[in-house]
Amino acid sequence: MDSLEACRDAIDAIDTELLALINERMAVVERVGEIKNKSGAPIYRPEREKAILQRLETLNAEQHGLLNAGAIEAIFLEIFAVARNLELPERIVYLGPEGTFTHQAAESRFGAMSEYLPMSTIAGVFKALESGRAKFGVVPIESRQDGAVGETLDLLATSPMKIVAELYMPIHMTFSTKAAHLDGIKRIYSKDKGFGQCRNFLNEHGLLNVQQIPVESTAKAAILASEDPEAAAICSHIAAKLYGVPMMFENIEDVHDNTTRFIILSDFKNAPSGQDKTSILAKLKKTTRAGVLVHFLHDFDKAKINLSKIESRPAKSQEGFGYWFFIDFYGHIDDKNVQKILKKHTDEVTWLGSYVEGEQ
Ligand SMILES: C=C(O[C@@H]1C=C(C(=O)O)C=C[C@H]1O)C(=O)O
Repeated sequence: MDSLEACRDAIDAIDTELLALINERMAVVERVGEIKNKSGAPIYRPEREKAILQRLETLNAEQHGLLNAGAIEAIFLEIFAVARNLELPERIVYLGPEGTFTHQAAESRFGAMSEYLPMSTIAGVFKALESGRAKFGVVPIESRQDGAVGETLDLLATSPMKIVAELYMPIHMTFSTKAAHLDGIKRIYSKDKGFGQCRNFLNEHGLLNVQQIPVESTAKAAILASEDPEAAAICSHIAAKLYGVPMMFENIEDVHDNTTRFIILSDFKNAPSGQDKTSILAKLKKTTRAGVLVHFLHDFDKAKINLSKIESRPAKSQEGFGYWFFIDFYGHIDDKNVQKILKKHTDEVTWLGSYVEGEQ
């Protein structure tokens, strides 16, 4: 195969086979969809998708394939997304508008075929899910640099929606503006976290005294900057491009491995995968009394359950100042040792979801 033409003929022949195989796969998927729809089982099965990817990555390594794990994931995540849409068309609601990092996170999991519905607030995402306007919701829950997204935690505490998946995404910010020079900038728009993540950049460029206007999202910031030549936006690459705001500086975040953790919300319970995390809300009684939290955590220690996170929030419904604890740990709600703890604290613990641990 030395000529370009011969190579292209070979590629065409392979693509013909690939197309037939993918269609064959989709026919099986349609059958899976029928079985699930009959029994009311959930269409999206993140733990099954994870197992497929792991099997293929091992196979690929054994065969010394040219693809790396990231490439296998990119190709197959798109196949899964198309497959799920064949089983049942999916609508995904996310913290918009178009071009937010959350949009990017949603697309990375649900692919190009799904229907997307942007909401301007995190509360709007929860409402759309609760009213059945969408099957899945995507919202940020914490950033490595800036900590928890309080609104998401507070809504999780009161909503019946559950976390069905998590994903980590690196966040890169741009400083985008229609102004020709920094001196011409009178205001900067971003999401509150956006300012927090780029403090050093703002300081180094003498911008700390320029008015900072927090808005609902970095994409909204890009829209506002596109309409105002005296404004700049701290926003994603995608938002700057989408709304036509020239990027003056890129990768302006203080910490270059800044990552945000997103969660996918829906209304079902995942089956255990063997690599799960579980999120709970513990409304411990009398938290100000010595030892209450320690005793609670001691139960996890005794059951050999590792925690991955604990976050306290002021309680919303208690008289006086109380605290709620959002706790993530390794394991699934159906695991015996987890059940034992949860049974002991039934009136204090709300289960928020068990899901395949995301890769960081
Ligand atoms: C086909 C299924 O449904 C979905 C699609 C998958 C696929 O394309 O392989 C895997 C898991 C599910 O998210 C299944 O559950 O097996």
